Amino acid sequence: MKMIIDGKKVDSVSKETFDIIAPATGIVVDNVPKATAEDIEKAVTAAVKGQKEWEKFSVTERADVLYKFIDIVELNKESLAQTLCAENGKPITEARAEIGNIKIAFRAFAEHAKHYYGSIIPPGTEAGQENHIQMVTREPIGVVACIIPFNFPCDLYDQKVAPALMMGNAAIVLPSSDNPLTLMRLTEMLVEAGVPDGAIQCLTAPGAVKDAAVSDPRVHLVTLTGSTEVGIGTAKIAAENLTHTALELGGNDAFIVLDDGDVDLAVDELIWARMYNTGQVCCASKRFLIHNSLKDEFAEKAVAKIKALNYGDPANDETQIACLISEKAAIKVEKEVALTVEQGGKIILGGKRDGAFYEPTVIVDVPKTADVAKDMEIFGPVVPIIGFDTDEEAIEIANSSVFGLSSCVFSKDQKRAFKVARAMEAGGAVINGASFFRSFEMPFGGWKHSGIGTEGVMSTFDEMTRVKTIVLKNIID
Ligand SMILES: NC(=O)c1ccc[n+]([C@@H]2O[C@H](COP(=O)([O-])OP(=O)(O)OC[C@H]3O[C@@H](n4cnc5c(N)ncnc54)[C@H](O)[C@@H]3O)[C@@H](O)[C@H]2O)c1
Ligand SMILES: O=C[C@H](O)CS(=O)(=O)O
Repeated sequence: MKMIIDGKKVDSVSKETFDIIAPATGIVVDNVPKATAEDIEKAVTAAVKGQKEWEKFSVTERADVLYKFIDIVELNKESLAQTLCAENGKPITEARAEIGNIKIAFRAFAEHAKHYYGSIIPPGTEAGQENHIQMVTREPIGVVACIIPFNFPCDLYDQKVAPALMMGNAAIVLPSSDNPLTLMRLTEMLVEAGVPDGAIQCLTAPGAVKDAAVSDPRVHLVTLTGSTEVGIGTAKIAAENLTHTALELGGNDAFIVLDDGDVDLAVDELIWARMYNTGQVCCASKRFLIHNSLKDEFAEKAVAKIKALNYGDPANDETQIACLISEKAAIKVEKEVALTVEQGGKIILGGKRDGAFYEPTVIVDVPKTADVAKDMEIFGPVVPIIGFDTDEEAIEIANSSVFGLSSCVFSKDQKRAFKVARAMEAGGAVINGASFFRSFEMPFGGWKHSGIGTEGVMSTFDEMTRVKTIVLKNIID
């Protein structure tokens, strides 16, 4: 496939390409241009021009273009899902669900934009200001670089591109080099729907080359979802130009079951929490803190439920757990599990790797001092179980992490659960459900090393606009 720069399908100036490999089979799905800093420079130049054109569209005209895009996506939804499944290795049912989300998210941002009003500070609300009206408006921020991770490329495209465009900005999409194909196709569809040249672009640049967009002073916002390490590096570069950043980063969410928690419900939720997308979810529950009186029952029931899942070929309609994004990612998980075992854990299910496939794994007796109990984010289908005795101890373990993305607690006593939820140092806390809860509407974002800012229909427009106050001086006699 080709990149989209200034409305055209193009190669890299270097003419170099790289292969996109299906992780399940090792087969090359396609190849894409290897963008250079010069390509990014061209894209930013086109974005500056395209943004000026696009901001002239009224909000309803922009919404109409996005609705046309949704129609094109719907006509192509099965082939988009097949591309996503192949390049990502996620089960086809999950790929279909992610493509299905595009219309939900794009509609929501389009409709909310129509009701995203400014405000007026009336005359006389402050002594000495009786004759003036102050109009507080929201203006496009300008050029937005959208850096997207591999795990939910379409959901995160929705979270970034729809609000960027609805606010009259130009969006430069920089997908993960592991799986850019679906996003390249979506970008082609936005161009076909009528987004002007330069206002939506997609470049396939290796990680470090993306810094050329971050450091370009003509880029006004970098919205990045990815690892904490990359997020911090990006924030440092952006600081040179005081470029705005919105950072949605890694997590190691605690899943707490108190001594009165419903174990069957918790085990049901664990499947969603830890096995969806083969464990590659930012707000997956990644540390299972189970009261010592329940941990054996929890482990036993978890093993039974996980064993019943269909594990294998992502293209098969029956598959529930498939491979990781690459063999490299699976080797990383293998090493992290080995470290957890070295630190005291015992594997009671799984623990084996085959290429990019890593078996769903349950590890018991993990001490609260182990790396996985604190700051080691395992991005795969691994359930480390850590015991505790009191609510206070569970909270202490949960908060001992540098991360603070989301969290959850199970208890039949709502007041007790609410107290624990409030004590979590995290951007979210779910009561009697997994930490993996992300609607498009809610503001989603992490505390501590899990990020800066929030994303969602309720909050992204604030990040993607600049405030301007227009004063009608002495308009009132
Ligand atoms: N908080 C959230 O909303 C959220 C959502 C999804 C994933 N994540 C996190 O993302 C991570 C997994 O995704 P990943 O492996 O794709 O992350 P990653 O950090 O390796 O890559 C994310 C994106 O950043 C790009 N990148 C890499 N180096 C860069 C650099 N030097 N400058 C600019 N961009 C660069 C990558 O090419 C990719 O597009 C996990 O830590 C996960 O928790 C967070
Ligand atoms: O990986 C974390 C993502 O935020 C999940 S979602 O696709 O946005 O819900």
